[in-house]
Amino acid sequence: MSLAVGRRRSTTVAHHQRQYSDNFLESSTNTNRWLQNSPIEEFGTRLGRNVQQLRSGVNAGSELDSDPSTPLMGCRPTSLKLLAGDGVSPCELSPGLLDLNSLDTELLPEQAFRTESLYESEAFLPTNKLMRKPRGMPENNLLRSFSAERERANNVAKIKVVVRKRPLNRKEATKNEEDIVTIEPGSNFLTVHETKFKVDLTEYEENHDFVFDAVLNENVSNEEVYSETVEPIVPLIFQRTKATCFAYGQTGSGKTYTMQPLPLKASEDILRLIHFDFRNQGFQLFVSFFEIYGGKLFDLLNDRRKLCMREDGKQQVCIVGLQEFRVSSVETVKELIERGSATRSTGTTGANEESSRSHAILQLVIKKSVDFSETKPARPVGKLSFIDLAGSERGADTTDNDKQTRMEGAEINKSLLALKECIRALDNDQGHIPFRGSKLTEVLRDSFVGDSRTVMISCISPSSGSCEHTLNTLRYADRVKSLSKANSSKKDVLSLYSSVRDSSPSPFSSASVTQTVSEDSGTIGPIGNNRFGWQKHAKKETSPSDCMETYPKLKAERNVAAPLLSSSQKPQPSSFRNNAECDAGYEEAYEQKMPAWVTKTSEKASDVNKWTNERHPSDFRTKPTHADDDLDALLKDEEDLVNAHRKQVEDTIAIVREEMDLLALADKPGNQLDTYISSLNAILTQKAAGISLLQTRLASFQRRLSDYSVLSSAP
Ligand SMILES: Nc1ncnc2c1ncn2[C@@H]1O[C@H](COP(=O)(O)OP(=O)(O)OP(=O)(O)O)[C@@H](O)[C@H]1O
Repeated sequence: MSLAVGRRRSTTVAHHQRQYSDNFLESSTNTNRWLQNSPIEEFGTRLGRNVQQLRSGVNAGSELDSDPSTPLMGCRPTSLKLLAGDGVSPCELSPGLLDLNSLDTELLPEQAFRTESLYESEAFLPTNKLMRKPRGMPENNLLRSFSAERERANNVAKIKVVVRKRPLNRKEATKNEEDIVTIEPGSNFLTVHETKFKVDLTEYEENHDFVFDAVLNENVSNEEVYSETVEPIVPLIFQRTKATCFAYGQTGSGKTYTMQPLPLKASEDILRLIHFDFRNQGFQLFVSFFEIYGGKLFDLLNDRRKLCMREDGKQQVCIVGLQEFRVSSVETVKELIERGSATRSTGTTGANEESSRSHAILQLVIKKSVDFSETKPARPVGKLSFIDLAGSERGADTTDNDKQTRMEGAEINKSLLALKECIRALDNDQGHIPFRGSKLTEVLRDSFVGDSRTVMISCISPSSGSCEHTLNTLRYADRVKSLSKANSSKKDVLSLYSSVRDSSPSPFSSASVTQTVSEDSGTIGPIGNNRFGWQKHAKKETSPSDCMETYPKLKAERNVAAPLLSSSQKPQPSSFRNNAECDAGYEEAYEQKMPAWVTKTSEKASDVNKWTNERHPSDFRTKPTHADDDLDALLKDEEDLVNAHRKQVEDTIAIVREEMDLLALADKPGNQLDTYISSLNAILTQKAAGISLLQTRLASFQRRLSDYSVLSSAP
């Protein structure tokens, strides 16, 4: 089969051949974007080297002799050769066909796995007859490698959020659209410079800062994207972890461009681990590829055969009828990915000539044969899913679209909203997570519960014309980020702070409490990468010194003209992200979160520093502990807290508006809107309750202040 395959629209949609990107300034004309323009090409050398390596592995060990289950290009899966001459088709052999009653729907039970688990192998290795020492690898190396894996597993955050900015494309450049996203090289924050107009039509710029686990600019290659995102989690899927990597972003922002190369690179690493590091341990790799289009599932490796999703007794999601292929070479994976991608549903939107109109899910499943024989089906150990989400659209963008495209947009937005709802529910630690809101969330369920890892890559366009979209994407990403392990640990520190603070009998206690936080943050240590290269971003956010440094640096970098703002337009001090984070203890003390994203205007650098200095926890230590100063500081904090929550309510209202805009596209707006609006109303009520609680506390502090004044003035 020719390598030059584009994605094509499903049978239910008019066919479009993807117009490969001559509209990109950097990209060369090509017919196959993801083989030529995409990282696969740049990855080619490495791939070739590894294929060679794997081939030499084949010769070294009989296990890798040609894999008869490997589908040949152009062959229908059903006509594939039988596996190992045992008369069983790959589909039959693979319990991964996800029969409802199949064992495949469960990962190996803890107990069963324990005897062979990588985690436990250190203890079991000398006595476990099943555990063979891999050739060419000294035992102590193996032990070291296992304990390193274990250590790494503990280090890798549960959710990692990475933002990738694409370059301006030709269309945007022709329209003289500006690049409004600045990313300081090597940093993990970005700024969106939004142009706004005052009532008198004077232009001014509003800057929005965001901090993520990693921020990748337009010069970053797909190879680097892989290293930053998926590479660290590959070893974990040998340890019973379910990992998911998904791309989110507006249509045309580069999701497919980013996602397509990742599975191939991951398979390469997985196969390397299977054939070398974990040699002769019975691990096998299986590939499946399906899409969710119009709320239905289709097998992209089996002629778009319709699939059913079911839940088994253990609430594991099973996809009945999904074809899985056992693979043992990177080339086979590549062929499968090409075949699936060519079958995927695409269409044209205003923003992207060949837009993905479906969510595509490619799964790499690691299985382990229980007794090292082919007689019993291998059992799943871990799973790595790649999800290329369809692009989000706003109602306003779809005016030119035909009915079909609008219907698709409605379905896509519905599932993205459901995803948002799940994230929100998880964010609020709600017992019930509405996974059933859409097929997409049902599939993603694994990613959020249990021993899982999730990497979200938010793709953004840099152009001024996409500013609103970009901000929405970044806000969405920020919400997901708040679920991360690192953030939870921050929460723990802060709740400790909260309890100490609340139980403090005297206003003076603020000084010592502040110190507690400061010490805590001190123990967190400097920003850096863990052994997997994952940035410990939350530590950055809670580090007061970072807060002091970051903003002026950013400001100096950007050097934007100071806009003229009226005092009413000036931001609340607490709306500065880093500074708010510095003082997050106060906000978090009440378990009311600050809006995850914050807005600031360029003119306020001096105020920021002033604000930072005023609120820096260490100030409470260094300043003389004058009681009135402390009380004033406390009162100010309380006032700021109230303001912060007011801002949060305003932000929530903004989200409601945005989501209503999305919902306006939905198929049956009536039902959904009612439910959704009531859930949003509940959120608003909750926020309002938070504000009133804070106002009560403020009043109480004021009373204490006046009591204290009376006492101190008494003779
Ligand atoms: N980082 C990048 N560098 C160069 N070109 C890019 C980059 N990201 C995206 N592109 C180009 O932008 C165009 C749109 O990208 P892509 O199809 O990946 O967007 P998408 O987000 O998947 O859109 P949709 O959601 O509509 O499917 C393609 O022509 C692609 O080659």
